[in-house]
Amino acid sequence: MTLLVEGLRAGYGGGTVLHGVDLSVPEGTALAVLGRNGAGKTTLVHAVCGLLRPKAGSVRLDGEDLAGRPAHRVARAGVALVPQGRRVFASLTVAEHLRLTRRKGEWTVPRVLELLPRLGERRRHRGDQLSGGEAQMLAIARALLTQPRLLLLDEPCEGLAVDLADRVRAVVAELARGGLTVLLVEQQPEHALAVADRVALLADGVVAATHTAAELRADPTLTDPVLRVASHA
Ligand SMILES: Nc1ncnc2c1ncn2[C@@H]1O[C@H](COP(=O)(O)OP(=O)(O)OP(=O)(O)O)[C@@H](O)[C@H]1O
Repeated sequence: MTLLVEGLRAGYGGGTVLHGVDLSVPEGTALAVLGRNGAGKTTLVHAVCGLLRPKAGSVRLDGEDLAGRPAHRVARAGVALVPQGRRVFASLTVAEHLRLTRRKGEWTVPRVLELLPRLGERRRHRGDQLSGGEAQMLAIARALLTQPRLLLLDEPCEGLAVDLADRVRAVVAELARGGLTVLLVEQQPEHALAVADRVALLADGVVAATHTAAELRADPTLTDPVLRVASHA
């Protein structure tokens, strides 16, 4: 599924955070959106998946404009969000989470557990007994069981220990290689590069530039105009 966002304006109440975002994620590729704290990254993924109603602009999935549709309609069209902060239910076990989320399709519980074996070992553990990394794996598993064609991930490695963050990024990279379209929000360029084909730099409510992963590897200073202040904070 190809995502094409044009002129997207969104915000809260009278305030506008996104002032006309343009980006595209061709089918089977991964785009990372990089920006400082408060740049509007979460606002962007929420506007794409229908949790926030855009003020203007279009969000096209394979040509169909879903801007302004409620989140459940966007989900039905094949969009899943792995939200920032993971949001697993404290009192439900891993197995219950998986059972509740499951929709018919190519992603089955056994297939998800093959990708994320740690969850299989933790099947009987409740949400509040999981480590941060395990909760993140569970959030990804739940998203996959909705049979997405576009996967949105909001800082999936935030707060994780290095080895777990590496594992989560490896899983996301594997999903992208497997043909899923991925839009990923990140703060660290090196994390984005572990997964993405292209990187969009979000600043002042617009995409200031988009670079291929190869361009960014060759010249890491390309992110400076957008991230420099944050890295010195
Ligand atoms: N529910 C809300 N109501 C009002 N303002 C909000 C709300 N959520 C976010 N904002 C504001 O919108 C701006 C963008 O926030 P957003 O969460 O999209 O940024 P972000 O790039 O995801 O930041 P972070 O990296 O810290 O998660 C910020 O100024 C924030 O304070």
